[in-house]
Amino acid sequence: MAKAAKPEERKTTPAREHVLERLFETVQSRRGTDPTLSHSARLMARGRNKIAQKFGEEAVECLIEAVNGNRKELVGESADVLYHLIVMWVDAGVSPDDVWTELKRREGTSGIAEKASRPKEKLG
Ligand SMILES: N=c1c2ncn([C@@H]3O[C@H](COP(=O)(O)OP(=O)(O)OP(=O)(O)O)[C@@H](O)[C@H]3O)c2ncn1[C@@H]1O[C@H](COP(=O)(O)O)[C@@H](O)[C@H]1O
Repeated sequence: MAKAAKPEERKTTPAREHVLERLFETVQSRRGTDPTLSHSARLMARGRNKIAQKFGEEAVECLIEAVNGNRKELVGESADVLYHLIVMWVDAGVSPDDVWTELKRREGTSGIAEKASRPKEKLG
């Protein structure tokens, strides 16, 4: 039986080999191109409000599938959400690295501890 690789021996995946990184690059390359040939170009040409609206719609469809326990549909809707999130990042000038950096910064910090450390909101 093959031995599991030690953490330091595991092959790390260069960023561009990640499907989300590739999708980001594809969507970015569609910016300003013919909207009759690219859905991403069409969506970005329709403006930020439309992009945000589509992301919101996809997020709602996604949570409906989750609440209804439809695993297969949840997978499909999740892909739609991620695609529309990436269109939103491209439009807003946010890169996947920006988000990965923020996620890495949070690694190891419990959400409970983080919430408890927030300054208390003043009432009234
Ligand atoms: N992952 C996706 C993806 N997911 C969903 N969609 C499209 O998103 C659209 C959602 O349909 P809707 O009717 O909700 O959207 P709409 O036409 O804006 O609707 P209205 O608001 O006008 O009613 C469909 O056309 C889907 O095909 C996607 N279109 C593209 N991608 C990826 O983006 C890449 C680039 O695509 P293009 O920009 O089209 O070249 C592709 O190779 C894919 O990898």
